[in-house]
Amino acid sequence: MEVTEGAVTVEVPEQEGEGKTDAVFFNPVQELNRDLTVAVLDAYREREERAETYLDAMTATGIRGARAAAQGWDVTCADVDPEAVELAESNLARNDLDGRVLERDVNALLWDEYVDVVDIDPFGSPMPFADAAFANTRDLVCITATDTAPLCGAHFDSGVRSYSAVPRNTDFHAEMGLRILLGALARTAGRFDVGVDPIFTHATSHYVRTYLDCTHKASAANRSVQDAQGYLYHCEDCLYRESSRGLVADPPEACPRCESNRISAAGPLWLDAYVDREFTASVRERVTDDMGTAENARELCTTLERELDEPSHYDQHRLCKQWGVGAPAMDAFLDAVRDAGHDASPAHYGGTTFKTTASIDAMRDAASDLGP
Ligand SMILES: C[S@@+](CC[C@H](N)C(=O)[O-])C[C@H]1O[C@@H](n2cnc3c(N)ncnc32)[C@H](O)[C@@H]1O
Repeated sequence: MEVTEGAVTVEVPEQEGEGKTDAVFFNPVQELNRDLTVAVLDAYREREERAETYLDAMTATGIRGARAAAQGWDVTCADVDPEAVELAESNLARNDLDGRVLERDVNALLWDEYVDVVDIDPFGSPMPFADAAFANTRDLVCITATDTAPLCGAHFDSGVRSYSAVPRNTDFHAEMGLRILLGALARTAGRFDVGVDPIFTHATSHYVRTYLDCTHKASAANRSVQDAQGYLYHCEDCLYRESSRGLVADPPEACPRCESNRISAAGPLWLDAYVDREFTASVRERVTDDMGTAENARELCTTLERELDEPSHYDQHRLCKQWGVGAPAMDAFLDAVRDAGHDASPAHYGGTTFKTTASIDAMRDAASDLGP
């Protein structure tokens, strides 16, 4: 079957069902991820003019590499699956695009050659490919993780094993997953004296996607391994949360709000910002009308540009249920929190999620002014 995304039309096999099948993999739901990749690559090249080479390291049908080649990147597509390699070759050719296509394991390939930008888009966790990516990429590492259950603590043992951290299953699970992933990637990069700045990151449906700008300097690595990391503490009874910076956990003995001792600690995880707002605005400007997800992609960028850097988010419906009140309209609720003197913003995880500097009690007071 033929699929058109942006400037390219590619042949993709029929998929037999969800998840991995024998056919070369193609997931139409990842179109938003791919559209944003193209916009990020465009914005990044404007910022870092020296970036020229793009390795689509797990290429499958070759669609991501083809879209990057159509933008003028010097593209290499790689995959371990010979059928994927054949298909990626024919998809580049049918679009009259140049590019190398290699049947290689990404770990072996990256030990052999440096690239400016690498794209790691595996089934599940990206951690088995992270060493090679950070050791051998000059500028930008683009990474997708689809193992959200381990990342957010729902599959605890697997999360601890894969990410060398303690993830906790909280009511801000999407943000937990995103920050556990970023923390683990930054610690991996640090082993190669590489510091990372996440310039664009989003958690969407079943995956987290991040773009890490690399600085090959021990001082930058120290900053992203130590200063940017810490722990999140969460009261399992009243939803109170707080964080501490640094690699040594410092949890409160009991919840300062309700005195429960059911405080869970998660980390080490990334506590700094996970988007660069100026860069995100330039990504939004590079979303083009020929992209199938243009409207959603622009909306996501706008939300990310406005989202507070608080390390956890709330779900308004969950809070209102806890308070035994009906949920007011989200805009009115956030305005009431702001009118009470606090910062508040929607969060990109879903229509009922938001971030704020207000305490739970301050939010409760603000919401009570809106009526029952
Ligand atoms: C999720 S798919 C990639 C989807 C593709 N990037 C897209 O946007 O449609 C993962 C691909 O990684 C390939 N793969 C798995 N392990 C690999 C490895 N070690 N090196 C290179 N490719 C690998 C698989 O054969 C599969 O084609």
